[in-house]
Amino acid sequence: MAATREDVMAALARITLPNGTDLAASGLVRALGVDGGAVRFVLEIDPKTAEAMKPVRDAAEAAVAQLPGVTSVSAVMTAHEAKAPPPDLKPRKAAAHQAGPQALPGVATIIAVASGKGGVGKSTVSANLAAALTQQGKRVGLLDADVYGPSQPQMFGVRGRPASPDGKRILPLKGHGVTLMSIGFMLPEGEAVIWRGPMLISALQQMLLQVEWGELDVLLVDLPPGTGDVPMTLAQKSELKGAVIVSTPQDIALDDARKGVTMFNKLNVPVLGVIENMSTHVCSNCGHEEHIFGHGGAVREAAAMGVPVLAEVPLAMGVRTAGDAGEPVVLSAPDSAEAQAFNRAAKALIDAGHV
Ligand SMILES: Nc1ncnc2c1ncn2[C@@H]1O[C@H](COP(=O)(O)OP(=O)(O)OP(=O)(O)O)[C@@H](O)[C@H]1O
Repeated sequence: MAATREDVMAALARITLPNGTDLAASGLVRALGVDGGAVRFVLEIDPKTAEAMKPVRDAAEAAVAQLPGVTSVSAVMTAHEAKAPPPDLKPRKAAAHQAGPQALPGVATIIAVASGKGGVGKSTVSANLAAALTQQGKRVGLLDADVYGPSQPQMFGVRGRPASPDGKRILPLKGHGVTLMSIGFMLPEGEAVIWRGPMLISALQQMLLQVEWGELDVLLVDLPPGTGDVPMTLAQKSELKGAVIVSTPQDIALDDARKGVTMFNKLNVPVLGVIENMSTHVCSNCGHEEHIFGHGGAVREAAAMGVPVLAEVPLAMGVRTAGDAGEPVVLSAPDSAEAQAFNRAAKALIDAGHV
């Protein structure tokens, strides 16, 4: 059995720092990644304590190495000043932006997950699609660019601040095997983002370009709803393979989805497919099926637009509770109808050669 993040933190809690606190509680452990038997983390220390911390690092590595299932441990000490800035995501002037689409080193494909309207489940779909693609053997990153309501830290149960060894490069976090970056990791909990226009664009570019994504088969980008600056910038500044549009079957959501498709068409970004979310509701007590938001609308709309329907995801309590609990339903209830729907969407993207 592989060790979990909790096992690693429990082992680190047994290590005592020179000042008497335990390492897990000290807040120095950052960017903890557990990938099968490989464990890596960063100790973010004040350089003045570097010598004193070396034995702590060695003890931490030794303690984690002893956990059952752990095959390798890498603990890296960062050495920036105690007051060194966190990753520099401050808004910059638009003039500083680089022109033209850029490839991300090591990232084979970038796919946006978009919706015309808020609240249709775009973040839930992004999280489950990421988890499903990972389950199907792909190396997946997820950039939560929903600057108005970043929810991926919650959906993956990942907290903390990504480490930045030099104040520029940002080391992403990992959750359920997915490499994760979210504007939510950079903000004090509960704080709203009030950036606008050029600031948003700058934040997005920095998250794309400064994060060390590593080798990925696909980077999914969970966009904010609508057709604002962020989707436009992503389409213009990155080599975007295409967009997946999420909609409920409701007419109003479909109207907005159509606007999203029109925007991507104008930007010459192919729409790879539509996911109809909150499709049929099956009563968990009696099995009765209801179409709370209507039925088949997204399928009709997709046919009219000439794009495939990747999946119809039922409206199911388990989808929400799994998201709230920090483990996408694809992982927490893999046999459920809703998990199967997400798996079908992931497979459709792979079969079509998009990932
Ligand atoms: N298929 C589903 N069944 C049940 N609940 C769902 C389903 N999809 C999403 N939800 C729930 O609906 C709410 C909104 O979902 P989510 O945050 O993913 O939407 P969103 O489109 O990303 O919203 P926004 O971009 O406006 O923040 C969440 O509470 C989520 O758990």
